[in-house]
Amino acid sequence: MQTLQVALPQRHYPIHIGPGVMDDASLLAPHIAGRQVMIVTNDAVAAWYLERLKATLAGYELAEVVLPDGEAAKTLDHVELIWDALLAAGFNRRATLIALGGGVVGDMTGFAAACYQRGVGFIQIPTTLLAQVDASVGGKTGVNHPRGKNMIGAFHQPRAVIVDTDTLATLPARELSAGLAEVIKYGLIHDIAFLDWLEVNMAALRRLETGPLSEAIRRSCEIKADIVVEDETEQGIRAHLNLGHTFGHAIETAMGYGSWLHGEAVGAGMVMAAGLSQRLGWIDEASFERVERVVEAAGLPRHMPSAINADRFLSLMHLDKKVFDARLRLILLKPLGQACITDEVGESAVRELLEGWPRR
Ligand SMILES: NC(=O)c1ccc[n+]([C@@H]2O[C@H](COP(=O)([O-])OP(=O)(O)OC[C@H]3O[C@@H](n4cnc5c(N)ncnc54)[C@H](O)[C@@H]3O)[C@@H](O)[C@H]2O)c1
Ligand SMILES: O=C(O)C(=O)C[C@@H](O)[C@H](O)[C@H](O)COP(=O)(O)O
Ligand SMILES: [Zn+2]
Repeated sequence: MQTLQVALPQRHYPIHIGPGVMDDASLLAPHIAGRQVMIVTNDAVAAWYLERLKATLAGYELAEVVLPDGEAAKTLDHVELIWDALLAAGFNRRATLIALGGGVVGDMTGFAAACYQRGVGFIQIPTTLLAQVDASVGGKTGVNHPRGKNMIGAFHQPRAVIVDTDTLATLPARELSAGLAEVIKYGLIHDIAFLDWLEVNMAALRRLETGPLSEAIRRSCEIKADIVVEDETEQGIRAHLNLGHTFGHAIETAMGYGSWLHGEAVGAGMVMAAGLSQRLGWIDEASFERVERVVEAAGLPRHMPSAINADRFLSLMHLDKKVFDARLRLILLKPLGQACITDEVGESAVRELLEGWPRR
């Protein structure tokens, strides 16, 4: 097992990474305030892991909420179900919520915890690669709105993150690829040596080889933790973690949540951001082609959906939470391996990119 710390100024919490860590009650116990524990999961993950986690938590006053699966279920209605269940169980301010699942379950559980009786503790047990390397760390919680992605939410940090790498054995290959998008993101924005390493190890990662997989998770969590510690509430550098997301969230919203996975939309969005960076002369053609190749090697799309025309795409991009004073603020590469945030890119340049971009 490896342990990292997210050392925020006011409080810090561990990320424990390793096989079987979900079965170790001693890793959970220090982060459970009272006796009341509610496990929040979805029907797909429950079938694999709920009984196992309940066995680890034997002795606590346990309750559970099993939500429907999928991005389309990341709604306020489903968070209300969690609050209903907490009240029905008589859970108080010392209750602890545990998110068992991917980023959808994690984001909703965190938001439910942020609001219940004005804030109770929660623990993340992420079971997708995407949630293990990104969504479970850093305290962004919330739900989608039909008009825009993650529009309702709060910052609420977990008490601990328990990354059981064994859970990836049951993850569908498409979901593994989606998680690799966020892993690639860390190389692109922050660590060119990690990008080099990913290019060499991509096939091994897709084969679920344990050594490379643990290293990819560890390094991703380390980079994310460092950025979150520097800028918890995204006043500055944390926005770099949004590379590809202004494009990606527009795709997810336009296509109806769930038809494109978040990681797929981010994969395509990162290639689009690289394309724009190249047009501005901030990265060269060879660097752009590296981004294309690594995204494709992860099994991710680089095209945009043919169903979205440039007008609709641009209007969805303007819903992005980084937009101020009606100006797009984009995360671009300058150079490869370093991100920058800019509001200097005119709408006409983005439109030109969108109009010329390969569609499918
Ligand atoms: N809070 C953050 O910082 C942050 C960061 C990145 C993404 N997100 C959010 O996370 C969400 C995407 O997360 P995701 O990719 O984990 O999607 P997800 O939560 O929908 O999980 C993907 C699929 O895998 C299934 N699954 C989960 N674990 C499994 C396992 N071990 N074995 C078999 N099946 C399993 C799920 O039931 C689901 O069908 C998006 O809503 C995105 O906005 C949040
Ligand atoms: O943690 C962050 O900060 C991120 O931006 C990580 C992203 O991968 C993640 O998808 C996040 O939920 C996007 O946040 P949003 O504020 O753009 O909705
Ligand atoms: Zn993301």
